[in-house]
Amino acid sequence: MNLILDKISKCFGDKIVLDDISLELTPGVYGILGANGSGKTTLMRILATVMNPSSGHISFNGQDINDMEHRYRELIGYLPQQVGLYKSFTAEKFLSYIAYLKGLTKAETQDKVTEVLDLVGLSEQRKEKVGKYSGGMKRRIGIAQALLNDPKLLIVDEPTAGLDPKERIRLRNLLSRISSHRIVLLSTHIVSDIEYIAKEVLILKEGQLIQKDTPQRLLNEIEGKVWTVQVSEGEILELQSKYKVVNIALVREKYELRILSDTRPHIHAISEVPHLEDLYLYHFDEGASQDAAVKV
Ligand SMILES: Nc1ncnc2c1ncn2[C@@H]1O[C@H](COP(=O)(O)OP(=O)(O)OP(=O)(O)O)[C@@H](O)[C@H]1O
Repeated sequence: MNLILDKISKCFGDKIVLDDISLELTPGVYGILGANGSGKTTLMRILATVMNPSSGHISFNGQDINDMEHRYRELIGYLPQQVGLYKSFTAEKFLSYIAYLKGLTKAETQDKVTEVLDLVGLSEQRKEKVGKYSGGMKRRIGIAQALLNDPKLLIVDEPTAGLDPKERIRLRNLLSRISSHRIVLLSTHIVSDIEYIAKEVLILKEGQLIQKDTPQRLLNEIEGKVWTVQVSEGEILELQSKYKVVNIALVREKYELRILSDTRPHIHAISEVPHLEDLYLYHFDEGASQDAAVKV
């Protein structure tokens, strides 16, 4: 199974929002990373057929999705950033209603609703009104509705925004679990959401796909470029003016700076194992030095 994007571009007026994106997706989780406005949502909306590209083609298993029409739509599950939930409906009723809209029969609906509620861990809360659900539960019911038609392509746009760490971990494990026989495309700003579950990471910058690779291979790219050094407060400003300082932590009355640099930034700097967050900041460094948080 594969989904191929061939030179996809999208313009709004004279603004190019997606610029010549070509890639192939196969089953597994793909994490799309990018700063605000880099085109993540636009790409997902195009794949979900909510929006047409300005140019380029998309094919699923060799067939142009425009020729497949509703057959392609039946293969998709889509969770947009904002999902409209019927707040006074119970989870069960909400999912049954969506199943009806997706064309499932009554008999199929009952089994499928039970199955997806179980999958997202909401079986016990099936009789509760979704309006009373926590943020994390709302996201999980959103994923459950997207799974009702057993999609081969699941598109989830920033599903972890606003969730606490426990719910984020729960959600990412859920997405990982269901990805063995489907393509899962997940957009986020939060690197740790995808660091452990993504088969490949796609980095979008100003509408261009600047990276697409396994997390490990991407990390190899910045091997030897991540450093830490302990300095006094007086040295911080100078290092910040010369290098990308991505973190500042107070450690035993010294300041430990995490620095991205091609060369050793300080005589006492120690080379560190890179994390995906370092790679992200390497590409989206605007303001990193100024924003580096002081952790005490
Ligand atoms: N319907 C539209 N008309 C005009 N411009 C648009 C439209 N939709 C998106 N844009 C612009 O396209 C660019 C990319 O937006 P998009 O929402 O795809 O980015 P994003 O990476 O998802 O951002 P975020 O992380 O903030 O959700 C932005 O500059 C946005 O203002």
